[in-house]
Amino acid sequence: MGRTSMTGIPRVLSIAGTDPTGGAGIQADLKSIAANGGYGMAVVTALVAQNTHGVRSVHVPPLDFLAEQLDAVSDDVEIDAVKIGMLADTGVIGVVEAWLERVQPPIVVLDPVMVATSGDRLLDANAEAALRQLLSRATLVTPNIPELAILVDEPRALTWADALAQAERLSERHGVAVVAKGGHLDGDAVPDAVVDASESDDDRIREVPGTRIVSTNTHGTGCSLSSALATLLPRVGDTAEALAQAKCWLAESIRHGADLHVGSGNGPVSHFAGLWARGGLEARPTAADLAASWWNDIADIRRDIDDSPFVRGLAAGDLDDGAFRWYLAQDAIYLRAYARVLAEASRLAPTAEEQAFWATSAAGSIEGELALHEGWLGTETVFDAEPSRVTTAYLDHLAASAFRGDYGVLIAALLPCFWLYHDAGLRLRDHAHDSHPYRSWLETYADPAFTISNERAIGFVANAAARASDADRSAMFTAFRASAAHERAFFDAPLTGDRDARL
Ligand SMILES: Nc1ncnc2c1ncn2[C@@H]1O[C@H](COP(=O)(O)OP(=O)(O)OP(=O)(O)O)[C@@H](O)[C@H]1O
Ligand SMILES: Cc1ncc(CO)c(N)n1
Repeated sequence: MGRTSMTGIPRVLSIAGTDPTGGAGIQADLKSIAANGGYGMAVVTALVAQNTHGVRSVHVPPLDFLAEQLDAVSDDVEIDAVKIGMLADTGVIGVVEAWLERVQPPIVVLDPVMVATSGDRLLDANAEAALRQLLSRATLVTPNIPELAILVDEPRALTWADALAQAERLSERHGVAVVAKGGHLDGDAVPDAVVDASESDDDRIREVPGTRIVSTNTHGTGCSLSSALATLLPRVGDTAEALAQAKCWLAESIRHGADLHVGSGNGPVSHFAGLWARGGLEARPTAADLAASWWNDIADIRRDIDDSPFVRGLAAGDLDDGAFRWYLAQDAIYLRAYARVLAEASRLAPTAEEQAFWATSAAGSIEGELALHEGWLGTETVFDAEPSRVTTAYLDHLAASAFRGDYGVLIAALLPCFWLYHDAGLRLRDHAHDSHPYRSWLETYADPAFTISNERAIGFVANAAARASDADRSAMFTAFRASAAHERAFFDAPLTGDRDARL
């Protein structure tokens, strides 16, 4: 067995029979391949009417059609590993053998399926010799104890030592590595082992110990193990290591089989139980999708801001000068505190890039925007005002977001100040003309440098949201929308009773 390993997603083909209840055969194989990180493909050798109690009947499609399925895959797809399960009869074995001969897949795991867990035969008795013939084409063969006995033509092993000795003879005789499986032994131990007669003494038998899980959900464990091995081998390279990983995954899947409540006989294993438990069910929107949906989810606030008398007055140039100056004084108070919160985002930032961005924004909001305000109000009087109730509420929200210590929530709370101003700025710029009274203000927020800052801020927030858990993402959005609502109130305040409201 080659020890090279691939880094991509292994493309694994299962050639096997079906189980309409989904626990064994091709249905189990596809789940095992996916659960172990591979891309699963399937060629059906036989349609089996079976359930968790047993096999009712088997339909073997015409051999030509089997060959067509195999060719359809190999003519198009590069195959990294093949898992072979139920082969039904001599004709089927012949077609698969000829295809293997021609295509030469790099890894072939052969599960010599003869008898189902229920005791029903899945291989024509005349076909046993043909199946032995196929062994030398495999990289790895995975017989259970009864199948091992048939393949070496000896009585069934009663002890693990006997099973290993039979596996060694099988390996020697056919020049193939064998996985001996302890599932059919009595007792608490369920050892498996890679037995390879071509290896030197110490490496001939490499055992992976296991403890029996008390469960009737063992239907399809053989199918699941062999397809997991076919998926892991291209990546892991070492057969015993792949077996250890597959066995660990299978034990977890057997342990959760009963949760599925599938059938009243020997139920299936829960192939994705581990993935589900470790968060595999969470759908992850992209950063771009999140940015678009957050923007959409504050459409009502954006509309209110556009329609507010203050913004309309700014655009038309007929805004009351006193209201504008009052707004600027409040905004100066806001900007100094906002800059401190930006500095806190810099302190919490996980990357140097973000750390620098928020620190630069903190400096910019004092040096750039405040300078604009001083231009209007004069250096002496710019901080003379008392914060209004609306200003205080917004700053309290930002301070609370910072105090939580959660970087994602904090930068989500900071974002509307970039995004809403940039958005309004783009539309207000069109109203700026030489004699417009608020021209310098209108142009500040449509500045190309501000466009870049805004895009970077959106990117950092959206990426943090895409990485976050559902709960953390939802807390981020709540902080974002709250800030957007505070921005709306901030624009409303200069022309309403809030202007005079004090704490
Ligand atoms: N009760 C159990 N607890 C833990 N592991 C088990 C249990 N039963 C089977 N296994 C494991 O499942 C894998 C398949 O083993 P087994 O010998 O049962 O194969 P099989 O008979 O080919 O399976 P199938 O039920 O699909 O015919 C092995 O890795 C084995 O160790
Ligand atoms: C199709 C099919 N393959 C293998 C097994 C062995 O479990 C089964 N029950 N059904």
